[in-house]
Amino acid sequence: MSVSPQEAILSARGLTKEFFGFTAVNSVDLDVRENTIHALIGPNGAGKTTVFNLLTKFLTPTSGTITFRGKDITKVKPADVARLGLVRSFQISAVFPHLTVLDNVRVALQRKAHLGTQFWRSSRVLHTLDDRAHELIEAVGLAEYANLDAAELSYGRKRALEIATTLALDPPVLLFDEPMAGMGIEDIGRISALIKRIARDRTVVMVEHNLNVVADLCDYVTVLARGEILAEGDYETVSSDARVREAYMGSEDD
Ligand SMILES: Nc1ncnc2c1ncn2[C@@H]1O[C@H](COP(=O)(O)OP(=O)(O)OP(=O)(O)O)[C@@H](O)[C@H]1O
Repeated sequence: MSVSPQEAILSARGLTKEFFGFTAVNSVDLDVRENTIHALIGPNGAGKTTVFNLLTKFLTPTSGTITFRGKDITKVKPADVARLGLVRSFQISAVFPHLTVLDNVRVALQRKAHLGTQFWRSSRVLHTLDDRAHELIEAVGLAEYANLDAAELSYGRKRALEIATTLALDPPVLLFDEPMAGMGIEDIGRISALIKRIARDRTVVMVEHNLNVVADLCDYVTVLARGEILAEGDYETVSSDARVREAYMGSEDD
């Protein structure tokens, strides 16, 4: 299954990043289709995080282009990309530890109000801030913790709170860098279910090491190795590819 550029909400062409002469990402072409969960996988040092940082504009490519909804965003700043609706999650510091879960989500909703009106979806405009905050907290399974300080939450629930604060921005495209890192099985199950739910009407791009999670969640997988695309397709296709198996051999962390 290949993705035609017309169907793609987010695309890269010839994406290349060199660090002091070392090519970490080499001429990567990527098409992320709308309303799918798209994984970037690959052995250690494959270039996944670099691609992620390029797509979210935290790094500037040495060459190549990135388009979002047909608009060239290669030179657009991260904050402006977020305003367009391409938002990365999991910056733990974005959660205020000494505010309650509810107040953290309220702050995020207020932040969104400052970002301008284009994020608002018409059906949601009618909600008051508090109604919307409770709705988001419920959606990420934190209703019974609404009045607890964020600092008191378990690691997995803190991440669920981060998802809630990211969802408060209502972005059509969400990017996660290793959302399950450091989590136990129970949290992985909860966050997987949550990502599945939020991806019903959004696009999700995630770097993920846990291949069980990728198999369970992702519609499409891009495998990187040594900065280049090694294979693409659904999980079944890429996991049975001999080149992919070979690339993972000797990389025991993966
Ligand atoms: N800022 C940097 N300066 C120099 N080299 C870098 C920099 N960032 C990444 N690299 C190198 O680029 C290559 C790709 O790194 P990257 O972190 O993107 O890989 P990854 O697939 O995310 O790996 P991992 O699974 O280990 O997180 C690695 O060889 C890394 O050492």
